[in-house]
Amino acid sequence: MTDSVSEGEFNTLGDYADEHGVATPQQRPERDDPLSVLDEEDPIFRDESILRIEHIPDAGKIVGRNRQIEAIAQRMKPAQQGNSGKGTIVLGKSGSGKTLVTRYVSREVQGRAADNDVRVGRAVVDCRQRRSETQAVIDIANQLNDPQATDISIPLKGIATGDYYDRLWRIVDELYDAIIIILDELDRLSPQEEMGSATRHQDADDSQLLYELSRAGEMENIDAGLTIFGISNDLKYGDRLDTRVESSFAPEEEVFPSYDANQLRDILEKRRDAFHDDVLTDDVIPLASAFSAQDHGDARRAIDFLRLAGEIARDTGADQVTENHVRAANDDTDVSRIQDLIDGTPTQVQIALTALAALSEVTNDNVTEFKAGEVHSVYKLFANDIDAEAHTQRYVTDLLREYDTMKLLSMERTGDGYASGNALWLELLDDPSLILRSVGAESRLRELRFDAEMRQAVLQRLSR
Ligand SMILES: Nc1ncnc2c1ncn2[C@@H]1O[C@H](COP(=O)(O)OP(=O)(O)OP(=O)(O)O)[C@@H](O)[C@H]1O
Repeated sequence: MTDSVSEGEFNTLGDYADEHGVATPQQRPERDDPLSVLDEEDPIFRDESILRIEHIPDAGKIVGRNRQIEAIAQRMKPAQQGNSGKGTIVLGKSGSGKTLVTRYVSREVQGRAADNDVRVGRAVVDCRQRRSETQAVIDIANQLNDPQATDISIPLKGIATGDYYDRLWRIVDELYDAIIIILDELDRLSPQEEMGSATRHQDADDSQLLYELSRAGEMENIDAGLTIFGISNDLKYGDRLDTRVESSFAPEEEVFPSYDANQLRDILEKRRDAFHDDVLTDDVIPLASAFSAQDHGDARRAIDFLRLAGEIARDTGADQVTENHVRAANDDTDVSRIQDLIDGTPTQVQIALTALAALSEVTNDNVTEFKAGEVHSVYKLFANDIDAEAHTQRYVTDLLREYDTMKLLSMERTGDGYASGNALWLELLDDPSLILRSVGAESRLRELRFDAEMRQAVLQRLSR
């Protein structure tokens, strides 16, 4: 048995969370005139908007995507002459540059076409915010419409979906030689989990939308050229299109690989201008890119780190952004990620998760796998401490399985032939301290005793 108990002077889990808390160091002193902030130049950022997600960098600042830019330009090129392009689905993990590249190329096509007096219209729909076929069509129509020129109105409600399509096609024919429609996060229009089945139904909003849009081209409902792009994080999205859509939309897939640490570093270097000269210390960009490379090379996350680290530096009155600010930003995002996962789970689940995290923490990660019996024993200890009902071991492991805690822990049954026989083993997949901080930061478990005596008691529950 290990005999090390983690150090620290704290009485409750709430104290632990505060002490190990997100490293938002010392706040700056209060100002006599709080509005004086409006008259001052930002001490850290020269232009924070460069670090916003919607910011489209210049061509020279798009890193490692030449092949994808070329492929997408090929597909959109017919629009430049007022013709229809091929249907395309752009796939790749989050933050791999799908939206950026698609928007960037479509903007270029529109600009070059305009130079030759070809009128190209562009609509980019964020399907996460629309959530229905009708809402998406309304959005497309609004983006393409110029009510003064067409005299066509798009009411927010009150007309049938088919009428919205009719108005959309009238707008297109009046105003454009070709249109490019980009449906970002297309799978979110009818999320798989809400469909309740592995195979998509042809009435699902995304299928319906793709079908209606692509058929308009086929049926010659419009004279203008039509190019449709769908974007999704789900690499298998194409497999889920039903055959009816498959035949009218007939998309080709363009897959965006994730970035490696060097590419992420390059992406961040090219946004240095967001900061005043000499504000970023040397470690900041390498560390922010290393953290996000661990997380499937997400450029959005890398840029967020940099922005957050700058904000933490500014809010704490520092005049430079340092490695510590990046670590604080990393902590901050990790704790929020875990809080999102456990938010809304019953107290019983949180007690069980805390029991597993406490076991990992008090053994200083020397032991990582724990028997369900050991976890249950600590769970009972904790439940008693906060006057919650203590359930059976079976009930507790079922709860952990039922709630989506499986991203945080793994469960494996072994029949290893040792004296322990057939046992269920639990292992935490995240840093135990992060779980303890997330739970201790805001939940009923804040009051859980977590002093040296309790930590010793946890350690004694190890049955080996
Ligand atoms: N190659 C790149 N060079 C410069 N900046 C990039 C690059 N790729 C992505 N970015 C930036 O990273 C952020 C996320 O990129 P983008 O939104 O295009 O990702 P995505 O693949 O569409 O992700 P999601 O599917 O989550 O929307 C944006 O701010 C974008 O400008």
